[in-house]
Amino acid sequence: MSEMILAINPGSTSSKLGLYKELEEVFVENISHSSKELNEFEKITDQMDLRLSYILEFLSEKEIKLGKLSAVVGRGGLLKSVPGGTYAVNKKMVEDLKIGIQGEHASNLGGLLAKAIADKTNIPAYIVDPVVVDELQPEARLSGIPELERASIFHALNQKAVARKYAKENNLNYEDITVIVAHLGGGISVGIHKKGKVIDVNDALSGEGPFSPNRSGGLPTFDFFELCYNDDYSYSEIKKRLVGNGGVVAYLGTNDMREVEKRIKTGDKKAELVFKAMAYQTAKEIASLSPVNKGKIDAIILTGGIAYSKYFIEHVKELVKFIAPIKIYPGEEELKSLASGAYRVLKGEEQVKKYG
Ligand SMILES: Nc1ncnc2c1ncn2[C@@H]1O[C@H](COP(=O)(O)OP(=O)(O)O)[C@@H](O)[C@H]1O
Ligand SMILES: CCCC(=O)OP(=O)(O)O
Repeated sequence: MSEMILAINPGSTSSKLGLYKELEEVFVENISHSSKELNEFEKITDQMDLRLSYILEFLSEKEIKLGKLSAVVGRGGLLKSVPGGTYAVNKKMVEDLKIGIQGEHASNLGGLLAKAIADKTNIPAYIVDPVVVDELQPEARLSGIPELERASIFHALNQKAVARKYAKENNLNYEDITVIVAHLGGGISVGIHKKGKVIDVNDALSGEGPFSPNRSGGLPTFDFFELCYNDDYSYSEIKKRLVGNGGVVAYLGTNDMREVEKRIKTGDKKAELVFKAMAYQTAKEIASLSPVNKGKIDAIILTGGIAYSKYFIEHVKELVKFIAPIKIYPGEEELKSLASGAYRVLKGEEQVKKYG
C-alpha cells in the first residue's frame, strides 16, 4: 500500500502543509499569518484552533479524505533537549508542548496539530528533528554566568536538510564537511556543522544572534535590564517584545520582508536601513563562527524564506564572501524532511524514538 503522509510546519509567520505519496509531493501550501492576526493570542497554544481550522479547511477544499492518510507529522517544538530523529507524539510530549517545557514557539503546535488530526482517523502522529536538537560542543555552552547555560534552539530540521543536500550535490558525506548554515526565517539561526553535528549555533529564541523579522536577537544587556526594571512591562509583555514583536516588526510594523523590499523600492529610507542592518548582523554572526574551525569552512549556506530576497543575499554575500564559497537554498526543506522522517519509520527503515 502506498503511504500518504501529511506534513505540518507551523512557523512564526506561517503554517506550511505538504501532502506526500511515497515521498512524491502531491501539494504544498503556505498559509501566511500576519503579526496582527497572531498578536491576538496571549499564548502560542491559543493559536491551535485557528491554525487547525485553516488546515482542515484547506484539506477539505482539496478533497483530501483524512481516511486516506497513513500518518501525520509535525515540526517538533520546544521539548526537552533530544538527539535528532523521528519521535512518536505521546502523552508526555503533548503535556510538555502544552506547558511549553522549554518555552513558547509556533513549532510547539507541530506535534499538537499532527496529533489532533491523526487522532481523528486513528493513525500515528510523529515529529522529526525538533528545534531542541542539541549537539553543542562543551565550550559553546558557557555564557559567562554559570547559572545561565547557552541552549541549542534553532532550525535543526532545515539546517541539517540543506547541509546534507549540499554534501550530496558535491558528492561528499555530511559527516565529512564543515559548513556554516544561516536559516533566514521569522527567526534567524546561524550554526556551524562539523562531522555531522551542529557544534555551535545562536539560540534563535532567547535573545542571541541577529535581529530577525519578528525577534530582537542579542541586546545591550545593561540597557535591556534597565528597561525591564524601569518600564511598566509584565513578564509576558517583555518576552513578546523580544520574540514576536521584536526586530523588523518593532522598527517597521511588519514581519513580511517582501513588504519591506517594496517600501525600499518606493524610497523608504528607514526600511532600507533596517533591512541592511539585519543583513549586517547576519553577516557578523556568520563570521563569528569561522574561528570555530580555524577558518576552514567548506561553504556558507543561506536558506529560509528571506533567502529568496536577492537584495538581502547580496548584502550578506558582500560581507562574508572572503570566508568561503556561498550556496543559496531559498525556502526550506522542512516539509519534505518531515515526510521523509515519518516515511522511514512507517517503512521500518528507522526505529521510531520514544520521548520522555
Ligand atoms: N520572496 C521573498 N522575498 C523576501 N522575503 C521573503 C520572501 N518569501 C518569504 N520571505 C520572508 O521570509 C520570512 C519567513 O521565512 P520562513 O523560512 O518561511 O519562516 P517561518 O518558518 O519562520 O515562518 C518572512 O519574513 C517572509 O516575509
Ligand atoms: C525555535 C527556533 C526555530 C525558529 O525560530 O523558527 P521560525 O523562524 O519558524 O520562528
